[in-house]
Amino acid sequence: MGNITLNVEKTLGFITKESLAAYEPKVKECMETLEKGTGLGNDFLGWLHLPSSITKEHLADLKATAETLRQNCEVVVVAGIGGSYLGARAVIEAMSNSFLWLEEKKAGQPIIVFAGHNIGEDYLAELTEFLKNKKFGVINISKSGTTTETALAFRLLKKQCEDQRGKEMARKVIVAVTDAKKGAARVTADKEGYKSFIIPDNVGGRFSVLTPVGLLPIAVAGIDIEQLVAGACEMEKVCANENMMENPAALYAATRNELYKEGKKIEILVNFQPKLHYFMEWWKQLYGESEGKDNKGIYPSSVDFSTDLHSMGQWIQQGERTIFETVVSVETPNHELRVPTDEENLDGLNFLAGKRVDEVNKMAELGTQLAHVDGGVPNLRVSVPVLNEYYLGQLIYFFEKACGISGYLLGVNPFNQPGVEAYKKNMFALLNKPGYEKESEAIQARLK
Ligand SMILES: O=P(O)(O)OC[C@H]1O[C@](O)(CO)[C@@H](O)[C@@H]1O
Repeated sequence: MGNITLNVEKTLGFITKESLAAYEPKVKECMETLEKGTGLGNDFLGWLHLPSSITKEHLADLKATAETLRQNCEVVVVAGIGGSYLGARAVIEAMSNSFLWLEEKKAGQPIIVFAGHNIGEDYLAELTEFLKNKKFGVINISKSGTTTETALAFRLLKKQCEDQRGKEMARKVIVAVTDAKKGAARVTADKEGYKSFIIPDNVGGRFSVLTPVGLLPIAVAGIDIEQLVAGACEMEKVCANENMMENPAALYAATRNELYKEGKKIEILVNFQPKLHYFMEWWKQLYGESEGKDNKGIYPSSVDFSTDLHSMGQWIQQGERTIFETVVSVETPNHELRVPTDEENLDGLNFLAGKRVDEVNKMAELGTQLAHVDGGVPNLRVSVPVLNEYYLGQLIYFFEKACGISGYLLGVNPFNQPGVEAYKKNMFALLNKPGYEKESEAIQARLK
């Protein structure tokens, strides 16, 4: 079985081979800093050797809990936000049939829906309505256990689940994934006697997809978590290579930092498979929270092609030349579908008759790469042999390791996120949260 690969050749008209090669010692130093735990944020390095430390027993425990939820629920609501949400959604959407959720639910295969990642009253009201008379369960995920969005959704879901299914069944179908000791989610789980899983202290939210944060919901969706972890384990080995040119994480980190130095301030992660939409959302949090600080950092954005070629394509081709693209390209689709012949050929598409749809997609991909590079957009390409659990595991670890190296190359602490507290402080002050009296007064004075 091959691995995912990285190709940076189409950046070389914009940066030089020599400037890239010059990163080798710096990258080595960053990798050593990660390994030795001597850099900024070193209390959050639990993700670094996480894949290889996951035991069979742990996976069996997760699978047994997932099975309880699968057997007792038509719907499972996964409540969480940011790193406590995006990884699970990324893998579940990438691995699920795009239309399965529209079908009648079969026993043992619950629909997964998400909550706790917004404060939309309509969203929550519609969810409440949808869950009426349904056998549903909840996975309440929060590392801090105090995130407002998630706590608010969980308060609603807990009550509805208990009202509809009774306290005893609710206890069986509500699971908590949270801190070992602190936070409201832990207190509730212990008091109510919910099955719970621990998020290790030294794994930050955005690096937590391979902890129960991601693995439990993914297992509930019927996706093979063993293969996901196996793929990540393989990448853990590949990305330990000290030779930068043979280490995709190191090469990616170096290339994007050199492009940034040359004025490419925005990275666009691109897919040609709509199922990867949420994978890109996961990646945005990973890089956005890790690098966007100290008035520095590449702005991570994403597009779904060819869909967005008909909207953002214009900007990318001819807008300000401060962007570069990283394409996640899936080599072979999981299905085969050929373009049919049509005798009348009214749409003029008979030149495609007999070809696989993916051949058309691949030519769109190649045509786009050539056009964008011609238009001044450097292009990196991550090739994924097939969209399956194993390669998703590889992709996850590859991007995580690259993020750690890249953050250190940039000179920031890639493992904190102090900036996200600002809105929370204002929101609590505006809502008169106890303990925020002074801030409330100050903010009200500003609004007069
Ligand atoms: O798991 P928690 O503590 O609810 O946090 C969710 C998310 O919120 C943040 O802390 C930002 O507010 C993210 O870093 C994190 O992934």
